This record gives sequence, structure tokens and C-alpha cells, in this order.
Amino acid sequence: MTRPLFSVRDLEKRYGARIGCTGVSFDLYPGEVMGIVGESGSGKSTLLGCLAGHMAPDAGTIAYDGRDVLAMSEPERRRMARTDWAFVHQNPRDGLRLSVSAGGNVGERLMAVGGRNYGKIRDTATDWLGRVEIAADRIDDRPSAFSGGMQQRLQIARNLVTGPRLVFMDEPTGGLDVSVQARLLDLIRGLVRRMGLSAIVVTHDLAVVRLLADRLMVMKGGRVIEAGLTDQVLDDPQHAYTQLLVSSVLQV
Ligand SMILES: Nc1ncnc2c1ncn2[C@@H]1O[C@H](COP(=O)(O)OP(=O)(O)OP(=O)(O)O)[C@@H](O)[C@H]1O
Repeated sequence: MTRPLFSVRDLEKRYGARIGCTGVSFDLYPGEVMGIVGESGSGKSTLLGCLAGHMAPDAGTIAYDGRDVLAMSEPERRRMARTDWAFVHQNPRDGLRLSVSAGGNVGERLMAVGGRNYGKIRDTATDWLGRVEIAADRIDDRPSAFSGGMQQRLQIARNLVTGPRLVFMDEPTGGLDVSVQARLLDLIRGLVRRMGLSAIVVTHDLAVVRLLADRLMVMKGGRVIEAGLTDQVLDDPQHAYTQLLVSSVLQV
């Protein structure tokens, strides 16, 4: 059995007396995609923020590739986040530089990890635009001239170009038209599988986890109330809250 890439134990984050998330533990293996679902206020964003290093948990441990993430120095953690991790925001504008061309958005990530040869960087950026289905002749356009779906695909290219091993995604298809969502999900699934990425995907949309996630954690009131293989949890939910979540989607 391979060892987990990412191990979390008893993670807790409080906002004063209010629980953000508590008692969260899981292992994520290489190439595995885990979904985190739950209604608004259930603690998904808080958990993702703690996992990705955007906020400090109050208790618990996080290990990445055998290393204690919370014990790392800030520069060490930032370097690892740049080379090994990626974060796809719900709003592509939070993950892109709007004043920089599409090619620049992808290329500057390569430069951040040591790329120096301009021709090579441009070639790689062009290749990545193609992989996310953006025509090569848009390379010099700014993302502000792109549709929401294109911006999201560009954000994905910017994040994956450096070959991370672990990708965090916060509602990656949120705020997009249903038809655009379907195409984007397909694209993400293809890239994640081909690159053998591990991913943690937060969403309130069960269709997203159904398509992307191998495993699922259901959150309520900051706690994980049910976890398991995606199909198992969605087809045979054990907890009353999960049953409600699943049946409310089926009724739509
Ligand atoms: N900055 C904050 N200050 C105080 N309480 C907060 C803060 N952020 C979140 N909370 C509280 O922590 C709990 C979990 O919120 P969180 O935003 O993580 O849930 P969520 O599942 O991501 O919701 P949503 O889907 O609406 O983003 C809620 O009770 C929320 O009110």
C-alpha cells in the first residue's frame, strides 16, 4: 500500500466561540480526488482554507508527503505551495492577474519556479492554452476579454502548468452556466486523471463530486458527519442529513 500524500488529523478552527470546523481527519492518497460537500455554513471554506495554508488551524496536524506542514517556516511552506500545490478559486478573477495577458498568466508561474528561456516559456504557455481549449491566437489577450468559462480554464492552466501534485479547488464550476459547467468538469476530470493529480474539491453541488471525486466527506456544523466512496455515499446515504441533501437534488 502506498503511503498517503496528505494526512489530516483532528483539525479544528474556531472563530471565537463559534466552530469553523472541528475533529476533521482523513488521508488522501496519490491520484485520489476527494470531495467536500455540505450546505452553506457547514465549514467547507474554513476547512479548505486551513488545508491550503490560507488560515492557521487552532488544533490538529497536517502532513504532506510525510512532512509536518504546520511546523514548516513560512518561506518553506510558501515554496512548497508554489511547487507542489495549486489552488483553483471559485472566482477566476481571484486566481488570475487581470492586467497580464493570457500567456503571461501561465508563463509567470513557470518563471516563479525557475523558468528563464522566453521561447520555451511561450511554447509551454501555448501548449497549456490548447490543453484548456483556448485558441492559440488569444495568447496575447487579457483575461478580462474572456468569458467566465474561459477565465476559469485559464486559471486552471495557470495552476497546473508547473506540475503540482495536490490541487485544492473551491467551487470550481460555481457561478457558470450549466452547459459551461459540464464542459469544464469534463476538462478538469481529464486533466486530473491524465496528470495523476490528487485533489480536494469543495462544492455544494453533488453533480460536481459525482463526476470528479473518488471519495466524499459530508460536513454539517463544522463536523464530518459521513464519509466514503462517492457512489456509495450518494446512492446509499446513511446519515439523515446526507439523505436530505441527496433527495433535495433529485427533486430539482
Ligand atoms: N471570518 C469569520 N468570522 C466568524 N465566523 C466565521 C467566519 N468565517 C466563517 N465563520 C463561521 O464558521 C462556520 C463555517 O463557515 P464556512 O464559511 O466555512 O462554511 P461553508 O460551508 O464554506 O459555507 P459557504 O458554502 O456559504 O461558503 C459558520 O458558522 C460561519 O458563520
